[in-house]
Amino acid sequence: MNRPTDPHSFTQASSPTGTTPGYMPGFGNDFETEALPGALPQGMNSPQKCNYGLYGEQLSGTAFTAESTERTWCYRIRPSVKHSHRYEKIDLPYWKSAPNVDPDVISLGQYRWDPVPTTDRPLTWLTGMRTMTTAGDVNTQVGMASHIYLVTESMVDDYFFSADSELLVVPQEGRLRFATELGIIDLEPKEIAIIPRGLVYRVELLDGPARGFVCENYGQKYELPGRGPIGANCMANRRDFKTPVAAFEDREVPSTVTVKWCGQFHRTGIGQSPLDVVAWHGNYAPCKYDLRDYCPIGAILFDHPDPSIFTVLTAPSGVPGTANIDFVLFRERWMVMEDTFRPPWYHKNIMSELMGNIYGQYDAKPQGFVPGGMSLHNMMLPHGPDKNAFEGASNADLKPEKLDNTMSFMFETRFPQHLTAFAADEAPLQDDYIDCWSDIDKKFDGTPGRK
Ligand SMILES: O=C(O)Cc1cc(O)ccc1O
Ligand SMILES: [Fe+2]
Repeated sequence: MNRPTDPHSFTQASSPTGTTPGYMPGFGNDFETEALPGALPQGMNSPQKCNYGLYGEQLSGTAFTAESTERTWCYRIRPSVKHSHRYEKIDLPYWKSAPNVDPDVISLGQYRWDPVPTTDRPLTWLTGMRTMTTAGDVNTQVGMASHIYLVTESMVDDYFFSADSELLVVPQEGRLRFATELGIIDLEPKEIAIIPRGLVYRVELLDGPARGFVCENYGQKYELPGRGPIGANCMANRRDFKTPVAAFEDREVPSTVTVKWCGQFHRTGIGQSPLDVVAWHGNYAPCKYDLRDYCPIGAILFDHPDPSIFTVLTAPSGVPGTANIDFVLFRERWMVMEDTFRPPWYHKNIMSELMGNIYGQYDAKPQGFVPGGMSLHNMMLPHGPDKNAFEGASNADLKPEKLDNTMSFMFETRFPQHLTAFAADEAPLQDDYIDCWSDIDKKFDGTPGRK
């Protein structure tokens, strides 16, 4: 394993929290941060000459005239265009983009996978990305892909950006460092990160091999869901999101930049590290969030509400309330509902549900859905508690009970998800998954009364 860069080798802005790397609190704020004093122009964006001989450059994450605009002004040692030479197409055969409908693969069904085993093979963030499902169309900026990553090697003098997507990263094992143009994010299990479309970065391992999940969002950016009658607090609170302070390196070494663009990958060589943004201001930036900060709201008398109450982030699709992607978190919480079947109910959903287990046991599937594992309950296909969960919950003594040691999530999309050949043939698919419902017995015998 290559050693991660010492964050002290970057010149970093001071941080309000005094940590290294440093972060600024807030979600979608207008941040400003400078790693050298006076590097950030005040009162304007484009002075005739910038301090320190920096170049001003705007990174636009929304259309110039969007209803709510997001952009960041970067002051950097060289403009990005100096970072792009002629591109050569390269193959990353395991990183697929929608549309990717393989005629030999059936996606209609209920699927569950054991964790994809970690490996000794050298795999970076790019070569270790394994697409499980795709939905929508990357060319029209609609839909998503779900991936698992296996990382055993840091990227060295090798950088990446996705023009196709913003990435939501959900680590499950191992710690990663995202050294980005706008600063450094260190990420570990129980945290998530959002890496915006177009942002250049490299990913380094902080310790042993890393595994986790990624939701690649081709559409509109993630935002916090409206809380409705819940009010101004709970669920994910804005201040708990952390955006890195400016950090740059001035290293002139032969390097490569890989770009994901309309589902294809291209690579170019450059003569320096592109992480040379000395100061920036704006509201288009990467961030991380500790899932332990998520404050769940739930039923406190009876019944089991829709899982939308556990939405951490939502990426709109253009149809109000019908998300391109909802990121939903099932974490530790108290179950107190009276006279209620407490686990998820049996259901069919127009939205497609891709789930992953970060740690512990999920209440609807006490066996078989293990940490690092995934499941897919695709559009309108029935699912719900397995036989054991049903019997347990319908006969339980309904005292207040803490669901402890549990953290699973769902990438829920309005679009059907198509399995990749990797998900169908190479990943450890559980062939017997649907048997978990097969011995659910008939209790109806024509006589009234609860059974
Ligand atoms: O299917 C699942 O396990 C996810 C889920 C959880 C829940 O509490 C309600 C509905 C739902 O789809
Ligand atoms: Fe479901």
